[in-house]
Amino acid sequence: DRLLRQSLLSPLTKVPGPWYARFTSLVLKWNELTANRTRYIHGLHRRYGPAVRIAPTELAFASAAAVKEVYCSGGSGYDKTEFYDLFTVYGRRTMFTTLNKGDHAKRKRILADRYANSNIVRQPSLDGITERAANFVARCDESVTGSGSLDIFVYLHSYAFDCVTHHLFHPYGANSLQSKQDEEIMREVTFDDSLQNRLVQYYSPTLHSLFGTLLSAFAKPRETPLADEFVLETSARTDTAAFTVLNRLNEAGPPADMEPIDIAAECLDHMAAGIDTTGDALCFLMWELSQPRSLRYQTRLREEVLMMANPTGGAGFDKLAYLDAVVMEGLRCFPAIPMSLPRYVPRGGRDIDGYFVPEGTVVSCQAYSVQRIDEGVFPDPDTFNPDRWLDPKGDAERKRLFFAFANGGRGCVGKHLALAEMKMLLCAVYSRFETRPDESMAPEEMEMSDQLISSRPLGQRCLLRFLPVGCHRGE
Ligand code: HEM
Repeated sequence: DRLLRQSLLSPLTKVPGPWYARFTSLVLKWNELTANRTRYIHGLHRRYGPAVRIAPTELAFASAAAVKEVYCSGGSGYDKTEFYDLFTVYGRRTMFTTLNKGDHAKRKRILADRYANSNIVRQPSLDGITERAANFVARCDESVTGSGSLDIFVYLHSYAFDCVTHHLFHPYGANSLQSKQDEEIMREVTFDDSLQNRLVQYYSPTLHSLFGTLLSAFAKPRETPLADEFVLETSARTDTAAFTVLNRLNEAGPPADMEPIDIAAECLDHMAAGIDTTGDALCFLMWELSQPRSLRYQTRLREEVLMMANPTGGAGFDKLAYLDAVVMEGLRCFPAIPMSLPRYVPRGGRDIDGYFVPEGTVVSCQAYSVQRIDEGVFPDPDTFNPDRWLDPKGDAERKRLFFAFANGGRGCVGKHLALAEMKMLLCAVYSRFETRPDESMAPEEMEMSDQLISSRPLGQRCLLRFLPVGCHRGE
């Protein structure tokens, strides 16, 4: 009876969607288990428009109005759902996993300044990124004289790992581009295969606690002992550089109710948030730039970078318009977190994009759809074309629909760090090399495979060839 009432009388019946979504969430769950949620929901948006009912009590939106309401109203938007419990670390909640506004604001007040752009593009912080980009280029050089290709999927994750731990822990950051031991930690986090197990844990905790051991025989639990140990040990340091996140957490210390295990949890969370995201975003982007169809963009990028007297020194990258366009278009087409960011509609219900939605309904937007559903703003939306970002006309509309870092008070705190890492690496690579895909790569290997919230290349490898360019200034 309750089900029938919910299906037929709920105000949600006004929202378009497939007939079965009124009665069951099974189709949605099946797509999640098979790592296909993002594309499934995108297909529904294409068919039914920017507001879709995807399950009896769940809606997906893909418009600027919905982004503003769900993620920005009242500063940080609606509260997060228990989906985020899946990300708790050492049994603690962090800035990312706090569900309500108050707890979140307390943590954010402590941390925000270390991620401000002014802290990122300052010398001691930036020098670390420059050095790590040079370490990546050394790997590219080796591939030229060695096997002929480089697996950038692996080494971009190394780069992101080294950069984020530099920002968290300098001088105790990881050096996985040069040390095999540190590379093992990165591999453990990057090649994690716990999707199905963690979804069962979320949807059916009882089943999971009864059959957890059995389940792990075919669907692995998430286990990252090397990363856990690295962070537990390193976050106990009290002498990290002034620009680091750990320095700020130590300053905040007990008065902010942060015990050592909370500090470790916060650090582990930022480390995890900074590896796959930046690594995969760069990987998808460099793969695309290497395709014959995109070589003209690669050439234009190189020309701009080589105009700088010193492409990899200081914060010069911050002023390059074409580099910015390339990165924005990369994050638009291949957002590292393309998936729904679920929130609860607050007490009393809300109007979202023209629909009244009762309290307690789960609502979300996914970057993949927000950034391509409106063809008036993004014509030919499935085509990678950095030039679209250079047209002053439509700039405000494009930015309103840019959702790769989410939006509002709970948007990505590491955004400026991620952008600096991406831009520095692209300057370092494309001032020296032309890149091409390795012939052994099949295009399917670079298809998007959804994980819990982020998405990675299906084949978990990306081989590129690096061809040195002759006229490198400053050499
Ligand atoms: C291209 C790279 C990156 C992308 C696309 C990205 C994207 C995002 C998105 C979409 C969110 C919102 C998630 C949600 O609401 O569920 C988020 C949150 C967050 N990101 Fe990133 N991120 C990137 C890099 C980084 C880096 C390098 C860090 C480094 C510390 C970081 C740390 C965080 C943290 C701590 C949060 C939680 C913020 C909060 O709840 O207040 N991210 N990121």
